[in-house]
Amino acid sequence: MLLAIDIGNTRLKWAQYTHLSLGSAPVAQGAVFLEQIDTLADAEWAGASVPQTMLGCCVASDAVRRRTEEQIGQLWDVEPRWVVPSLREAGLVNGYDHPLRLGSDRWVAAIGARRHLLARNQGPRPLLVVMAGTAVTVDAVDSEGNFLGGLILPGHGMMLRALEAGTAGLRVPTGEVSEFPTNTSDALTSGGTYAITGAIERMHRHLAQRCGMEPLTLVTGGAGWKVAPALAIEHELIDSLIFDGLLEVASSRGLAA
Ligand SMILES: Nc1ncnc2c1ncn2[C@@H]1O[C@H](COP(=O)(O)OP(=O)(O)O)[C@@H](O)[C@H]1O
Ligand SMILES: CC(C)(COP(=O)(O)O)[C@@H](O)C(=O)NCCC(=O)O
Ligand SMILES: [K+]
Repeated sequence: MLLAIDIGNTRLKWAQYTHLSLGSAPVAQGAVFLEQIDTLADAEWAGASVPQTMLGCCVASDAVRRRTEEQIGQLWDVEPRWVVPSLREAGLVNGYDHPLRLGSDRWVAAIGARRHLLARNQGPRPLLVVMAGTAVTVDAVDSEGNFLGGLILPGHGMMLRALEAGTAGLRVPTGEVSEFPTNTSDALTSGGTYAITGAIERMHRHLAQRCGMEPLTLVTGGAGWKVAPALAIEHELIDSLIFDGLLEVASSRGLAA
């Protein structure tokens, strides 16, 4: 049994697998807000199977990671392993100036995306990997598996909170996305949504120009479903991208499920 964990800046997501192959469904899964991490052993994990292996990625603080390890240690005798981005792993080459400084969630999601691409057997193609979580990341991978670089921008919630905090007149309810917003709520909601989809479409253009081929665009993250409807390029929503990447890393490292 493999326990896979993805700790973002808002929520910890976890899943348990008995097989590492792509498409194998988790036997159990869940998510908690970071404030609730200390309840995992007594609540969500109380009835879970004993994991033989644990592999995760964490972009939250060291304190959050330690508290997670404490919860694991309360229940199981398993060594916590966290993916640290390296120069190359599972067929991907890290083009970041300082490879270690790339967010491990971005690295793992790109590995998961590459795995999806290769599983389709449709030949080489660049990849655009979009993660809409607390922040939004838009990452480019070329047809050979080189991570070329990517964008980081605030997530929708963070944009709205920044606007609310920095102005007197922008404290309004959530609105609708529209092309020509005629009220403050719609103007804010549409502004945030199009800031995100505009950045994605821009990176799509950069990558298509760089590689001479349209990339396969994969969207993931807790807010992916909100971004997708306004995205004007062809794309697919794959909620499990980080877990697919963790399974691929586990498999390429010869870890047991
Ligand atoms: N039920 C939900 N609970 C929490 N966040 C949600 C939910 N539905 C959508 N979201 C959106 O997803 C974002 C968090 O996504 P997530 O992938 O968990 O982020 P992170 O990986 O940064 O922790 C929130 O900022 C919010 O916009
Ligand atoms: C960009 C991020 C904050 C995204 O975090 P998330 O929205 O998934 O919580 C995270 O990947 C991170 O801290 N990255 C390190 C810096 C970098 O990737 O350049
Ligand atoms: K994340």
